[in-house]
Amino acid sequence: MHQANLYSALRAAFPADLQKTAVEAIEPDGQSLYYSWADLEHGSARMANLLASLNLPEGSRIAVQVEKSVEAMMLYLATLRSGHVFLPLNTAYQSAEMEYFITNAEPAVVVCAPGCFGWVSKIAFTRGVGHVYTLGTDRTGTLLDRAAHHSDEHQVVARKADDLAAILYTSGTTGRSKGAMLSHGNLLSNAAMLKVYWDWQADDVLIHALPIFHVHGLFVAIHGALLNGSPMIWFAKFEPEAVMARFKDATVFMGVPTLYVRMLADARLDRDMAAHMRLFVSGSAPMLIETFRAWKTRTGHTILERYGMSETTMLTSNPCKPDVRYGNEAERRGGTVGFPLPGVGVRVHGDDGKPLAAGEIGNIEVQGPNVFAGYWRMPEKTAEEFTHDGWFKTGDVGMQDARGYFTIVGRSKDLIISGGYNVYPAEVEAFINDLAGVDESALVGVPHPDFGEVGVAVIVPRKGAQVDGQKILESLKTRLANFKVPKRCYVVDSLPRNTMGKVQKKLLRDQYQKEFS
Ligand SMILES: Nc1ncnc2c1ncn2[C@@H]1O[C@H](COP(=O)(O)OP(=O)(O)OP(=O)(O)O)[C@@H](O)[C@H]1O
Repeated sequence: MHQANLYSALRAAFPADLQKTAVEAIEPDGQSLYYSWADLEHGSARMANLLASLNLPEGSRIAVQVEKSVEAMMLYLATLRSGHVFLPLNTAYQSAEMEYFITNAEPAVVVCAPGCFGWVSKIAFTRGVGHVYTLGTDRTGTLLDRAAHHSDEHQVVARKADDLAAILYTSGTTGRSKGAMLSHGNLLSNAAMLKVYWDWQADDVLIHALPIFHVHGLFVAIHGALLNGSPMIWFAKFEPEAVMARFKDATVFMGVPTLYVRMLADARLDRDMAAHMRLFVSGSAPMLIETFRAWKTRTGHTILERYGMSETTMLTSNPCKPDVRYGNEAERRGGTVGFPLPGVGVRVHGDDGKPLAAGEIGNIEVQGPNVFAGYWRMPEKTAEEFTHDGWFKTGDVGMQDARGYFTIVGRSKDLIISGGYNVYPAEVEAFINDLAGVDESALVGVPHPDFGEVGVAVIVPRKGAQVDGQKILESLKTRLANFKVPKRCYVVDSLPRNTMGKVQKKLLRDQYQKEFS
């Protein structure tokens, strides 16, 4: 299909009455600001016309490092409709990181927060970027000033399904950031399939409280709502109390596990509060089974956990309704990431490249219309990450059980090989988390003169609990094979996490690197 611009597909799903509310944005003072569907269409048209006026080459990168706002979402839509490539950047990135991304991606336009214009524009102009605009959270900045002079009518630029729509830099929890190139076809196929698999309803209302520089908030959440013509209640930042207060007006919530943990910490969370909700989705990082169970007990809702990544968008999901492919199975099972999504191939292979049987742990490999076109300007790296028969190696280690459910047990880079034996961090962490007084834990591998590598456990105690690292190790010795038992155990206040709630194991590994040298 020549006209495969993702924006056209989203636009086609807007309700007939464009004056209806598309986004209710909750301002910092708690007041609501309402954006209609017409506002999204016209606001993004103005920005698309501004981009068109710059006469950029087709497929130019538009790098965006701004705080979350509805206008920032419009800029994403404007980039799609003008046929350019959206490049969202985490607002936490500092100058060394921005220098890397700008040098690597060579954007034609950079949009940054007004307060960052000084240093960002310096980097950008030195690297030959032609245009630097600002966009503030309070609807200020040169981007909006300039866009205001442009027409609010814009003809969507035709794109083919394999034309690039976005580049998402992986956050680099396992190494240097790589730009995953996602096409209009990748994004649309995934969004259209999730609309069906998650059973989006005509009266759904999404609470959007995730950042929009990442696959979860930008693609899964925004595409989900727009492709269903569903309004969003939009929070620039996640505040448990404010978000929970709106459960009564919404039906769908998407979060990373830490958001659920924070809501559970509020004693007011109960069945009544969540009665109007239809679906709670979790992903981006593994959800502890305790969190899954506690949510069910407190709210009556079974969280739907799904699994995906920047390179592929969504891959597997627990069922939302009975899945005919798996004997009409409808159970959402905690600790698993569910079934392969329709149209997505997910398989488990051993290091020798051979398929593994149900229950055997190996490398998760995937294939489908959602799988990215490769890493930006890294053809060798891209080639390395695909198997000979064209499947993408996710770098995740896991298994599929006899009923078809997938479980992730870790990432291949986090796998610890101790004295020749494989230690899967997720397995050991699950045992540690079950011990009295433990809230959560992380197991990392560090160099060891005899074993090559050994596990070091880092443990966060429950509030008020006294936990002794030595005692933890002793209890593990009675439950686990010796090669799996960590050699040291440290008790800390919290684990280092990135903004998506992922534990940054690289930082922990660096910290304990010299333990045995
Ligand atoms: N439900 C889930 N359970 C367990 N892990 C998950 C789940 N959802 C996502 N993940 C993990 O997140 C990864 C994808 O995250 P993302 O694409 O943001 O990369 P990253 O971790 O931020 O960066 P990098 O790939 O550089 O480490 C998956 O490969 C998987 O390890």
